[in-house]
Amino acid sequence: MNQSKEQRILNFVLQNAVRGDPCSVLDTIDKYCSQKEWAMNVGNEKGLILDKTVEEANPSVALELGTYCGYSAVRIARLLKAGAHLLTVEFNPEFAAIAKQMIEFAGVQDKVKLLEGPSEEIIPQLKKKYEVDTLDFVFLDHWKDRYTPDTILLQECNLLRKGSVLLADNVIVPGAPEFLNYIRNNPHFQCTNYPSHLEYMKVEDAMEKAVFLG
Ligand SMILES: O=C(NCCCCc1cc2ccncc2s1)c1cc(-c2ccc(F)cc2)cc(O)c1O
Ligand SMILES: [Mg+2]
Repeated sequence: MNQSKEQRILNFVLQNAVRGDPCSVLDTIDKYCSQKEWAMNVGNEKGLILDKTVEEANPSVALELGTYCGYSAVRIARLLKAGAHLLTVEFNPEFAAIAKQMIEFAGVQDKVKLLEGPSEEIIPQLKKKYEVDTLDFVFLDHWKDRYTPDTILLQECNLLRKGSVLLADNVIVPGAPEFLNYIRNNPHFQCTNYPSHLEYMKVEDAMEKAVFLG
């Protein structure tokens, strides 16, 4: 039975990237997805915005919603200090299996915990089951209509603290208009918009940063 696009991306990495070298994995995925098959990785242009936001936050505990092939999990994990870790949530078992192999090949598996399931089930388990106190950084890159309910859920579960940084992908394409309206009109968040482009395309997109004020 023929391979999935995600399997083809992983195979291209296994054959062309340098094992244990996260940057080589990222460059190889970007090469494949810009030249052969488009895929919804955050990509290198928005990836640089992600890098700067992670470096500024310097998180001890980070959460990612929407793992996909593991591109942004590798991107985030490579920047984490000793002892820091990333929890990444994927609900699609095929994607999770690909991401697990991608994360291991990049050599960042000791910093990443991949959780399989829908965000609305996983988020309420983070404190007790996954021993999280509060989250220093959250990357939202899953269903765009889950950005708002999951941001509310994070607050209800007391997972945010003064200074927690949220970064949302795709606020223009596919778009998250309801999230932008919610977060920009919420006095508990300080928002910043970062115009960019859709991964591997000349289409406008943007990322939105929201710092929780407590
Ligand atoms: O849908 C996107 N990303 C979410 C996939 C949904 C995966 C989920 C993960 C998860 C985990 C936990 N709970 C629930 C969920 S649901 C997405 C789509 C495009 C795009 C842009 C232009 C196009 F023409 C076509 C697609 C670009 C992007 O950067 C994306 O991130
Ligand atoms: Mg995205």
